[in-house]
Amino acid sequence: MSNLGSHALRAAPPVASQPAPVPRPSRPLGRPGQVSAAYSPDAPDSALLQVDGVSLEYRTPERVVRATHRVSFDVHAADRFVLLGPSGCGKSTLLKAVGGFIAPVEGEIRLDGHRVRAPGPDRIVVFQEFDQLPPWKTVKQNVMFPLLASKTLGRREAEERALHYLAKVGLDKFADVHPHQLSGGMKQRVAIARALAMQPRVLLMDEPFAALDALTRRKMQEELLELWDEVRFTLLFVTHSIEEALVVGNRIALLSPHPGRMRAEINSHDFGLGSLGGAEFQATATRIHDMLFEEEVEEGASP
Ligand SMILES: Nc1ncnc2c1ncn2[C@@H]1O[C@H](COP(=O)(O)OP(=O)(O)OP(=O)(O)O)[C@@H](O)[C@H]1O
Repeated sequence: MSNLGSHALRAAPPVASQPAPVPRPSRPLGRPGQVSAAYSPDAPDSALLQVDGVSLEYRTPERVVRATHRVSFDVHAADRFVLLGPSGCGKSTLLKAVGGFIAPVEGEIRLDGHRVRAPGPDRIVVFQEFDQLPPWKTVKQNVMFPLLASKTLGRREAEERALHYLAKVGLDKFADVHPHQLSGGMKQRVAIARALAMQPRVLLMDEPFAALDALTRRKMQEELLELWDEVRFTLLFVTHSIEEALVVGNRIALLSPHPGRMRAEINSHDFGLGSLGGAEFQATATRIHDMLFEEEVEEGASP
């Protein structure tokens, strides 16, 4: 795994909703095979997850905030699909919508061809916060809990599965300790084991390593990739770090600043931890950065 450098991107300040006819843009980044303008509106319906023209809004008594505007992308089985964009572009909101916690005001989200209408055990979220594990439960009980609460498994099978996934994240020896006895990275490993134990159709991760120190973050990226090699889960991963996106993802959706729109889709199959520091990796990171920077300048320049 790798740690991440931090091409942290900053967005323009939030503005109110501004619906406009923006049909599925995508923008080539250059080199064939490395980075491509990839959004394909005519792609076959074989995708596991389809986000189709999705606009998301928050309504407060004072105003309506449009978080994303007509965003479309497809995620295929075993993809490591990354949502990358500046702060406030709606990445977390998109993840919440895929999770079924927020309904689109426009467009729809489909999982296995069925419209997502509510949360379900087929979509499990791992958050950034370390306090996502109930502190009164042991590590093993934490991992077992969703399996039991959703009646996915009986107690014995749930325990077996919990230990299986704890072993996968290297924490089987910590099964009987409580979360406060663990480091931040270990807590995130428990959260990942708990999510994978549910064997979701899609694992949703919202900046899961952002609160970790740089070395631990790199290590966690590495472990996530190793885990993916073993389990081949489907991942939808949110980050605002370009390097993390290139390392973790095989495909990256680049979102423009608030409200988030699809700016480009980038093929990052060829990059991994070993690419860090390499010329191609750096050039791609720079091009992504420039695209986002350009957008911000354009936005800032407009009245
Ligand atoms: N509960 C809320 N009520 C009103 N507006 C909200 C709410 N949550 C988010 N927003 C707004 O929606 C927009 C998208 O927020 P979101 O958190 O999805 O962005 P993000 O890309 O995940 O940002 P970050 O990288 O900083 O987490 C922002 O303008 C934000 O201010």
